[in-house]
Formats: sequence, structure tokens, C-alpha cells
Amino acid sequence: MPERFLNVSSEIGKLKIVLLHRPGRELERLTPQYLQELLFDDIPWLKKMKEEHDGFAKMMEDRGCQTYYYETLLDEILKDRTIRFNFITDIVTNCNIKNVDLERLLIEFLQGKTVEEIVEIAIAGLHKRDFPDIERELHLVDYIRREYPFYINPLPNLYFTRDIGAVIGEGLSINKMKTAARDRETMFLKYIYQYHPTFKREVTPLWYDYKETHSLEGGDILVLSPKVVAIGCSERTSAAAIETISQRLFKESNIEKVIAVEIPCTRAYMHLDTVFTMVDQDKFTIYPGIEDTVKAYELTAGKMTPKVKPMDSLKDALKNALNLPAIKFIQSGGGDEITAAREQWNDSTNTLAIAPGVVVTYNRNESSNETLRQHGIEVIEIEGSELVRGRGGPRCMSMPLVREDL
Ligand SMILES: NC(=[NH2+])NCCC[C@H](N)C(=O)O
Repeated sequence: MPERFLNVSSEIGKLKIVLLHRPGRELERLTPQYLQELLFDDIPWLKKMKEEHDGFAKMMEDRGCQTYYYETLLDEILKDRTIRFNFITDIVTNCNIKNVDLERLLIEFLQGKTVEEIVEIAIAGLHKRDFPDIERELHLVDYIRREYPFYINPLPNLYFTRDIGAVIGEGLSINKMKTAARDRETMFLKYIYQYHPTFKREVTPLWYDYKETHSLEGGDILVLSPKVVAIGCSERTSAAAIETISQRLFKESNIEKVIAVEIPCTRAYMHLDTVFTMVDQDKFTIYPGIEDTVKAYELTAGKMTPKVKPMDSLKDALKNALNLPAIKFIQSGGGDEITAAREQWNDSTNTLAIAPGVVVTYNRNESSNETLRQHGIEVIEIEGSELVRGRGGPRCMSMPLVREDL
């Protein structure tokens, strides 16, 4: 049996391989009109954004972490003609065109492109004006959707690779996104899992699939130890999805406990990792604005669905599940309510641990970074003035594939 490839048994073990996406032309397709639908609050400046992203990647490489990119992995698998054909068909089907003639024309159009061009269109989208004006009979849907500028919608959130999938133990969860705007991203990961030899599909268990009904996003999944996972029950991740994945993990992996963390359902805290992350063996950073409202439930193996036990507090749940005498919560914002709320909006608690007690953060969150340092955490700051406009930080922008076991 070949050795497995994926391995993540903690949030903080030394990061060895990470999956990224360098922001590209998809960001230049954002217009004020479609910001909300595409889950953005602002229009970033792409040139600067790329520089910032390169800085983020280089910092990880300098610390001994290998970086994989979506484009490269897709380019590699799409060299195969059959895979390429299926991929093109799936993209076009995914775009809800609802016009068979146009779908056929789009498929033909894409088949005439090079692999690199196909990947570019799959990510950056296809504007109606970039499609040749072939004479065809218009369907009702063409009239109804005339204002919408794209045949293939852009994926400006792809650089938040965290949300698309999550490695738990030696298996992979290909997540089901809550919104249509991010749906196609998970299809890419499924293709990579199925066809990229590096992912060793034959021996890599799949914990969740993007075709499932209930939404589950990676920003809500925190692998705390080889036996414990925390999953946020949030705007994006449903209770039903948490039960489904937990039951599978209990059956087929080393995971024995899942802590479901109920957080308020609002845009500002769309995932658990926007308010709470692990920074060291017994240390977590938390946004004080939610500390009193979060609820924690401990899930363990049950017959058909997991057994659920409400816990007194998140701290108790963690202490108990991780078998620790004490847990330290480091409050973001340096003890000031207003600073905490402002810095939370700019992802101060969205830290990415690259080793125990070593985290990556945006330099703009000065107070929160300072507080982390006061608690003995090494803080590596990156530039993120443009990256942050998509409402995500270093943790959201990275999907760990391999971490060293602790
Ligand atoms: N893990 C995270 N917190 N990801 C942030 C994702 C932000 C993205 N604009 C979205 O709304 O989906």
C-alpha cells in the first residue's frame, strides 16, 4: 500500500506543504454592482494584492514550507484530453446557463483553448464580450439574463483556499460551500483529488464531498489534535453538516471528539476562524466581542448520529477534550473594545500558525499583534492592505496539506 500524502494532525505543527492561489484577473472582474453577491466589501488593487500575496508565500517558503498552487495542479491534470473535456463540460454546466445551444457553443469555444487558457477562464470567468458573437437563436433566458455580464462567473474568493477543503488526519474534506459564488472552487479541488497523482486518491479517504446537501466551509474547521476537531456552527456551516462529517470521522479516522462551536450568524464573523484560532499547544486567540455568546457542544460517536453534550463553556470543552489543566485565551484588540472590533474586521484573530507558538498575521492589526507577543507568541507580520479587502487573513489564504506531527 503506498504511503499517504496528506497529513494534518494539529493546527500548529510545523507547516510543510500548503495549497495557495495567487490572486489574478478574477479580481479585476469585481464591480460595485456585484460586490455583495461575490462576497466582497471593496474593490482591491490587483497589482499590490499580488505583491502582498507573493510576500506571504515567500515568508512561508523561507520557513521551510512548500507552496502548491491551484493553477499549477490544474494545468498538470488537464493535459489529459478526457479529463480536460469533462472539466470543461462541468464548468459550463456549473454556470447555470440553462440554454443548451449556448452551452454547446461554450464547450466548443473552450475546447479550442490551451490548457493554460482554460484554467485562466475557469478561474477568472468569461465576460460576454470575450465570447465570439456567433449567430444563434436567442432563448428566453438570454433576454432575462441580458444585464448579467458573464457567461462564466469569476471566482474572486479562490485565494481563500482554506474554505474549499480541509485535511483532517490523513483524509480530505471537499467542502460544500454555502453560496453559489464559491461553488465552482470546490469542483477544482475534487478534480485535483481525483486525478493528481500527488494526492494519492487510492489511499486518501474523503470525509465530505461538495455534492452533499449541507454546507460546510473550511474556515470553520480547526484540527486541534490527532483526536479532536473543532467545527464552527456559523453563517456558513450548518449543524447537519457537522453531524454528518463527525459521524464519519468517528467511524473511519482517529478523531474521537468534535467540539461544535456555535457563533453568531453574521457577515463579520462568517467562519469560526474570524473570531478564534489556535496559536500554541494551550493558547488560543479570541475576539472578546463574542467570548460571552459562544456555545460549545461535545460530539462523540453515536449509533446513527453523534451523541451531543452541551458544555459549560468553550474553555471547558477545550480543556476536557485536549486533556489540559488550563487553557489560555488571548484576547485580540489589546483590551480595548473598539480596537478589538476594528481589528477583528481586518482579521486580527485569523492567525496562521506555521509552528507551535509562531503565527503569521497582518501588520495592520498592531494592538492584537502586540498582545500576542506579550503572551510569548512569535508574530510574523505580512502586508495585507489589499488582501484584507476580501475579508480574510493568513489562515483563510492557506490550506495546509501537510504539517509535522507534534
Ligand atoms: N476562512 C475565512 N474566514 N475565509 C474568509 C472568506 C472571505 C470570503 N470573501 C467569503 O466571504 O467567503
